[in-house]
Amino acid sequence: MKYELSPSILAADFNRLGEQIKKVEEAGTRWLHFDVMDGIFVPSISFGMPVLASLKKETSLFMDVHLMITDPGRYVDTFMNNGADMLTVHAEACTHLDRTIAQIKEAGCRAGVALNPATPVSVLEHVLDTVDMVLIMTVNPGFGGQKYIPYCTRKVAVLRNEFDRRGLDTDIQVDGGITTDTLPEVLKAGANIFVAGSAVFKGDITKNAKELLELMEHEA
Ligand SMILES: O=C(CO)[C@@H](O)[C@H](O)COP(=O)(O)O
Ligand SMILES: [Fe+2]
Repeated sequence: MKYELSPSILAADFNRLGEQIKKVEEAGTRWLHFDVMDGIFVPSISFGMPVLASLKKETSLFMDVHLMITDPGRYVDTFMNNGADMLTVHAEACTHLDRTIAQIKEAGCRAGVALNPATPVSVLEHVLDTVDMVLIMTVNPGFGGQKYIPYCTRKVAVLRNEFDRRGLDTDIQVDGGITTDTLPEVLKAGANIFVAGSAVFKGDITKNAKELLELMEHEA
């Protein structure tokens, strides 16, 4: 199983975005998490295609795009053409989840499906074999800097068991409140892709990213 840290730029200083991304890349990360919020599916509004396109020109990091938007199928091709490598949509935001997953894969992107904390893993029963990654939200989506919701660890364990039962080693991503304190527990439960915003970009970015990477490799 491969392990990745995906720093969320939502917590970055946008005045120094390029410089801060360079720091996480030099620290050894390979992924970058890009949170898109539409003010409808979640209360806040973040950033979109032009920002993604301009980052893509400057970095070779794997662009992990988390779409917190209603009816994300409308934007699959646009995000893909602007540099997304992975497109993760919320099950709760898709009227036709099966169709949207197929659309992402046909566009040539890796397909992820996200679940809010209160949504049970069982809603994915019939599509689990078709996705490249499941994102278990460990906070309610919409804002950075929130506290990890402890019951989500159990959801990760249930999902990892189900993948094992099916003979799949599909990626499980966790997002929200991931720190040096919460990462070991959720890694043991079966997560292998860790999104971290505040824990990377607040304070000494190089030191933060290295600490999380070392912990991830040590616990794996
Ligand atoms: O998707 C989201 C929030 O909705 C995240 O990706 C946050 O950006 C994570 O921030 P921290 O909880 O790590 O500060
Ligand atoms: Fe996210």
